[in-house]
Amino acid sequence: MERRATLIEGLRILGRALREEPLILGISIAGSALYGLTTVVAAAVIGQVTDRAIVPAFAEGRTTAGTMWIVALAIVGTAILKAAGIVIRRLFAGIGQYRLNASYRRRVTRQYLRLPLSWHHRHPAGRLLSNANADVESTFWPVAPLPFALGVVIMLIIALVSMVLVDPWLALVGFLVFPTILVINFVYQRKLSPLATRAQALRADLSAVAHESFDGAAVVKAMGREADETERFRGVAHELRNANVGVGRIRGAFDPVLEALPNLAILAVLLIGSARISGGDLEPGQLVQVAYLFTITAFPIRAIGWVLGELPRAVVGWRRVSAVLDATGSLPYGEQHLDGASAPAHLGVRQARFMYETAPEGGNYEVAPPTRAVSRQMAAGPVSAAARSDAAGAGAAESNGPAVVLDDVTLDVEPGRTVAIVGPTGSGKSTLASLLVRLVDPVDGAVLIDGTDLRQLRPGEIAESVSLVFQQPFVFEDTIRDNITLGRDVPDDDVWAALELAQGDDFVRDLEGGLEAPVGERGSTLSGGQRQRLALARALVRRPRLLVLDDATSAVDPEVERRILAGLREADLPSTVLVVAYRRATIALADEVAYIDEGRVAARGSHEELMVASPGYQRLITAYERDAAERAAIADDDGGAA
Ligand SMILES: Nc1ncnc2c1ncn2[C@@H]1O[C@H](COP(=O)(O)OP(=O)(O)OP(=O)(O)O)[C@@H](O)[C@H]1O
Repeated sequence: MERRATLIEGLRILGRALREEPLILGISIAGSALYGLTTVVAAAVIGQVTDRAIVPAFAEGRTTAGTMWIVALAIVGTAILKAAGIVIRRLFAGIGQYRLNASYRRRVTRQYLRLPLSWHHRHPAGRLLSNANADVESTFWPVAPLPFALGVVIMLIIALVSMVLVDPWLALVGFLVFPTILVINFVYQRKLSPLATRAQALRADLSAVAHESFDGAAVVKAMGREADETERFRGVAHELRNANVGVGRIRGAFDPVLEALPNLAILAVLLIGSARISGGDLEPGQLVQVAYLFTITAFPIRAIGWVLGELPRAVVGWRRVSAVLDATGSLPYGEQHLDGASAPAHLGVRQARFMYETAPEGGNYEVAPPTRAVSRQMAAGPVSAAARSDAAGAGAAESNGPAVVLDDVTLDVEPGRTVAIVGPTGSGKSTLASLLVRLVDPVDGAVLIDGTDLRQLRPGEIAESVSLVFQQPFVFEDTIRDNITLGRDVPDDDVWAALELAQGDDFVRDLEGGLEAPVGERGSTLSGGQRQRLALARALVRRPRLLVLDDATSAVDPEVERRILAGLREADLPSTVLVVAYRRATIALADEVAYIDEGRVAARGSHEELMVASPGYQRLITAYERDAAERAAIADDDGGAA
C-alpha cells in the first residue's frame, strides 16, 4: 500500500516536472522517440542489408557497387539520426533537470528569507542546506532519465510490433524477455536505491565529522581528544564502507543477470529462427533483424528501471522540499511608515510575552538515521557566555515544553535616552533585543516605535530606523567598506566617521588597503574585538533612530568600550540607545538601568537607586566587580612575571 502511494506520489512529481518544463522536456522526449524509432529502423536496415547484400554476396560471390552505396547510405543515415536523437535527448533532459533544480532552489531560498526567525530556530542550518541542495536534486533526479524511459517505451512498442510482423514465434521471445528485464531491473533499482542513498548520506556525515575535527583542531589538540576524534571518524568510515560493500553486492548479483538475459534471448531467437528458416518460413535477414533488435534494446530498457527505482528517493526529497515551501508563519506587515526622520525614536514595550517554540517540526525528515556526529551537533545547541554564568547565578529554567522567556515586559525609553539592560545570564536580554528589531514577534503584548506597533509597519521600515548589533557579529567575506555599507552608496567620510565612533579607524588605517582590505571568511583576518567594532560601525553608518547593542563590545577592552560609549553620547547621533551591559563602567554611562530577571523587568532606575532598592541587582553587580577585579589581578601578575 505504502509502495503504491510512493509510486503515485513519484509519478505526480514527474507530472509536475513535465508541466513546469513542457517545451524543454518535450523536445527531449521527441529526441528520445527519434532514437527509439531509428533503433528499430536500424535493425530493419541490417535485416535488409543481410538479404540484399550479404546473402547474395555469399551466394553469387559478388555484389554491385550500387548496392554497396545504398547499404552504406542506409547504415550511415540511421546512425546519424540515432546520434541526433541521443544528443537532443541528453541535452534537453539535462537543461530541463538543471532548470528545475535552479527554480526550486530559488523558491526554497526565497522561502528561507521570508520565514520568520522562530521557524529558523527550529531548523538547523545543515538541514536548510540539504533542503536547498541534496533534496531538490534528488527530487528531480529521475527527470534526467525520464525522456529516455518514455522514448524506450515507444521503442519497445515499435520493436514488438515489428517482431510480430516479422515472425510471431520470434516475437513471443520478445514478449517474454522484455517484461522480465523490466521487472528484474525494477527490483534491482528498488534494492539499490536505499543503499546508494545511505552511502551518499554517510559520505556527507564523514565529511561533516572530518570538517568538525579540522575546524575544532585547537580544541581537539588542547583537550587531548585526538584518539576520540579518530575513533569517531573510523566509526562513520566503517559504516560507509559497509554501505558501499552492500551496493557492490547488489550490483554483483543483478548486473550479470541483466547482461545474460538478452544474450539468452538471442540464443533462443537463433534456435527458433534457424528452424523457421529451414522450414522456409523466414528469411535470414529477418532473423538477423530480430536478433539485432535484442542486442540494441537490452540496455535502453534499463532506463525505465532507473526512473522507477529513483522515485522513492525523489518522493523523500520532495516531501522535505515541500515542507519548506508550504511552511507558514511569515511575519505579517502593515502599511504604516515612521515619521520623525533623523530624530531619536521613542521605544515602548507593552506587556510583552515571548517563548521559543523548540519542538522540531514533524515531517519525513530523516532518510538515514543520524550518525553520532549529526546527533552530537544537534544536541550541542548554541554556545552561551559560559564565563559569566558563575557570576550571574540564575540559570535558564529547564523544561520540556516551551518555557516563557519574557513575561509581561513593559518598558518605555524616551527619545535620546541611553538605557542599560542588566540581568543574569539567560534572563532574556538578547530575546528582548531581538523583539525590538522584530526578528521575532511577542506572543502577547506589543513593541512600539513612536507609538506605532512594529507589526503595523511596512516591510523594510524597521531596518531603516533601528539597528541591532550582536555580541557575535557576522562578518562577510568581503572588504571592510562593503561590510560596513552592505552595498549602500555611502561616502568615504561617513564610513570613516562611523569607524571613528566605533573606535575602529586606527586598526583599519593599519590594514593594507584600508577600507578596501578583504577580511577573509567570516572576518577570519580580524580579531574578535575588531569584528565587533566593524559591526558597530555598520550600525552607526545608518544613523539609526534606535540603536540596540546586545553585549556588542564584550571583546574590546574596558577602556576602548568606555571610549565607544562616551563617544556615542557626545556624538551628534539621532539615536535612542539600549545597551545590554555587564561592566560597571558601561552601566555608569547609561541614563538609567532596567534590571531584567527571569524574563521580567524586576527593577528600573539609576544604578545608584538599584544598588539600594534591588538586592538581586546588587548581588549581580558585586559578582561582576569581583570577576573584573580577579581578571585585573591575573593580568597584573602576568605583567609582573613578564
Ligand atoms: N533559539 C532559542 N531557542 C530556544 N530557547 C532559546 C533560544 N534562544 C534563547 N533561548 C532561551 O531563552 C532564554 C533567554 O535567553 P537570552 O539569550 O535572551 O538570555 P540573555 O539574558 O541574553 O543571556 P546571556 O546573558 O547569557 O546572553 C534562555 O533560557 C535560553 O536558553
